[in-house]
Amino acid sequence: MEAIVNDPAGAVIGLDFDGTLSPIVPDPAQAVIHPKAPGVLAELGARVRAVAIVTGRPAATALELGPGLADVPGLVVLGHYGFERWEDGRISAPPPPPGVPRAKAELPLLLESLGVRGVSIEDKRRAVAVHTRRSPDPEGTLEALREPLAKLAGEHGLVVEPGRMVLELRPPGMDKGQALSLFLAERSARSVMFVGDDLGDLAAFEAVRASGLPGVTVCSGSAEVTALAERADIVVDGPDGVVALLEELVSAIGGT
Ligand SMILES: O=P(O)(O)OC[C@H]1O[C@H](O[C@H]2O[C@H](CO)[C@@H](O)[C@H](O)[C@H]2O)[C@H](O)[C@@H](O)[C@@H]1O
Repeated sequence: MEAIVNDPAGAVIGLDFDGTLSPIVPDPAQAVIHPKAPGVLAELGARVRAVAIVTGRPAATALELGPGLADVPGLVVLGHYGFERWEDGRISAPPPPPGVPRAKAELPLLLESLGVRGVSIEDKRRAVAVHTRRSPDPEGTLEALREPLAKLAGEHGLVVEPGRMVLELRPPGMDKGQALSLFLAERSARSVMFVGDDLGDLAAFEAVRASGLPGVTVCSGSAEVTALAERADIVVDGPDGVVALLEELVSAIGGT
């Protein structure tokens, strides 16, 4: 943290979206960014080398659920675990993987055959996510789905990304760690902070360590995921705690 405060012009600040900037809610479509997050990120964006949101969401969805984010100076959104990039109002991405619509088409029958209830499907075009948070037994249902979804993913050239009451079928070849490493190199970062809450953020934590830069990893803590807190330098209390930490950082850096 000291390196960031002493030399903010060289700092890259990476943040996850759901569970970090946006509180977890039962319905993914109803998620909304913490009301103070766009403001504090704008303050930060004006002071550091770059602010990047690295998320499993499509970049456009993160921006829709985060009104005000598009005004954060220099913001880059690396969506779909880094496959997609939003910057200056433009999105760039490789063509959507053909395995995703095929797997999605098979999902309803598979879920019916397994007899699982209260499960919802989120079509993200470049990936398809199966959510169990609103099922009568979210954890049990998640466990019951692990193997069949891994098989389905394999049949269509996809991998399963596990998350908070969600299993996502997505293309292989990119993760938040690779996305962050590439971004750090691109921006010639001299220090780095990454803030996350979920298993998919572990790769970004590893990228912080592997970068060899002065770096700090921050966990947006929850009772649901403990693996991240165990590996973080700092643990804060969910998105409220993340916003408070970012406010402290802005104030420690001082005026622009
Ligand atoms: O990388 P992230 O920004 O953390 O995105 C990961 C997944 O987040 C979303 O699901 C999670 O948040 C939902 C809304 O709070 C919650 O209902 C769900 O249980 C969580 O898993 C999103 O829906 C997924 O597409 C993202 O991949």
